[in-house]
Amino acid sequence: MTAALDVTEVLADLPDWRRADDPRPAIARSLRFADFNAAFGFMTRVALLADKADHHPEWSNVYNRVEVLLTTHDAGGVTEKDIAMARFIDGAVKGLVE
Ligand SMILES: C[C@H](O)[C@H](O)[C@H]1CNC2=NC(N)=NC(=O)C2=N1
Repeated sequence: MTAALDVTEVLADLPDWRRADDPRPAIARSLRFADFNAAFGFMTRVALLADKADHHPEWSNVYNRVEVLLTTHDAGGVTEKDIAMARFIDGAVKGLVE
């Protein structure tokens, strides 16, 4: 069981992320892409990683916008798995989002 981390410390290294507006310890990022195609292409890339990592985001998509929330259900908080996925997302969207 991976240990839950201190969200404040996690966010110190993830400047594009914020504490999620959620009763659980979680981090969030709002993404706006050029269009739906770009947004869904991003979601497809993350989905493939999520399935491979067995670690899945909680997210929503409206046209060119994607809201992402990361937390580890098994740990009841934010873990290294969430940090790794956040870093993957940051890399995947570089140059693609406003
Ligand atoms: C059995 C358990 O649901 C699986 O090991 C995975 C699936 N994807 C998951 N995703 C997230 N965010 N947290 C989990 O604890 C998690 N567990």
